[in-house]
Amino acid sequence: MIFYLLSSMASQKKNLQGLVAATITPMTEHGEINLSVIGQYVDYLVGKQGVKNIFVNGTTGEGLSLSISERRLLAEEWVIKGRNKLDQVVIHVGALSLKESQQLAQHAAEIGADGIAVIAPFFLKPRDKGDLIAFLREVAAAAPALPFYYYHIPALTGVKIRVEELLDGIQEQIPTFRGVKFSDTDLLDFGQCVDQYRQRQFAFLFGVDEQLLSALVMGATGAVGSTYNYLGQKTNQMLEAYERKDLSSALDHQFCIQRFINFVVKLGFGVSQNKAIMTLVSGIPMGPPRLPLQRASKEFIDKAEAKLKSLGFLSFRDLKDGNLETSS
Ligand SMILES: CC(=O)N[C@H](C=O)[C@@H](O)[C@H](O)[C@H](O)CO
Ligand SMILES: CC(=O)C(=O)O
Repeated sequence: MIFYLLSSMASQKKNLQGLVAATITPMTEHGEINLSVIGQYVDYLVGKQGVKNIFVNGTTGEGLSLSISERRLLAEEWVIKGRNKLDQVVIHVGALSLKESQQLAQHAAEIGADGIAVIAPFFLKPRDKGDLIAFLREVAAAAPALPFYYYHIPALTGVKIRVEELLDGIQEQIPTFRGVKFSDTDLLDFGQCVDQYRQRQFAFLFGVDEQLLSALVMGATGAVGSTYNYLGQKTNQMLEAYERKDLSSALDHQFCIQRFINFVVKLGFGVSQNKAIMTLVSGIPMGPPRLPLQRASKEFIDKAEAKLKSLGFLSFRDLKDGNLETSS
């Protein structure tokens, strides 16, 4: 009985859908988290990018490089500043320690987040589906009223258990399970998740921004990604074109996004570079990344800026604040 009550509570809010920006964690020049720009950041996402959902403390947010107390402070600030502005705030609570993950899950519930997500523990790893489900179940149980999402990112965790296999029977083990954030290029696995489990109304959130159109064709119900911080508007145009079945425009938008991502990938693209690009495009200072990551180079920033301009992602007006970061 309690089970049904709790899982129906978890489904009150409408499904997570559309674009979800994986938030960057702003830092000061001294490498401390910088909560002071989060209000501005929310307004920027909603007003300039048309993005109304966020995924906090994930890969892009350097979540695993932060202390537990920093993660709590950030989660709280995002929830507070997002109130009445954002549709949903999902907090990534994955950690190597089950205890820490549970504490973060409970905290997310206390502050009124809309959902939690968890990656597979990646140092001492689950050997198989059973191990992974057992871990995820214990985390989810610490926040029994919150929608729970599994965050699949095998290239970073090294845990390659197929999601299609994981979803088989998952709601019996994890009653709050609501979907998956799928950050991998295996469209066979992704497609089979949709094919076999869509009647359960799960959220199938794709996480490879440069390939989103292919995932939409496979049935993605939304997308979580780093580039929606600054290419959200363009990606929304692609979603709208797809929605009205104008595949040729949707493809033009996807190719335009690919031209940018392909360009930066060739220069070396990661969390640091993403931080620098967001500073450039939004004018909000994201600051440096935390070690072991190093700041993006001046050369990278200059080249990315020229490319953004040539593709029309950066207008003269956007540059007026010019918070350009340089390498030290
Ligand atoms: C590894 C990684 O950070 N993946 C992000 C989300 O999962 C994506 O948003 C990528 O940053 C993006 O697709 C560019 O490759
Ligand atoms: C991209 C993404 O979802 C993350 O940064 O966690």
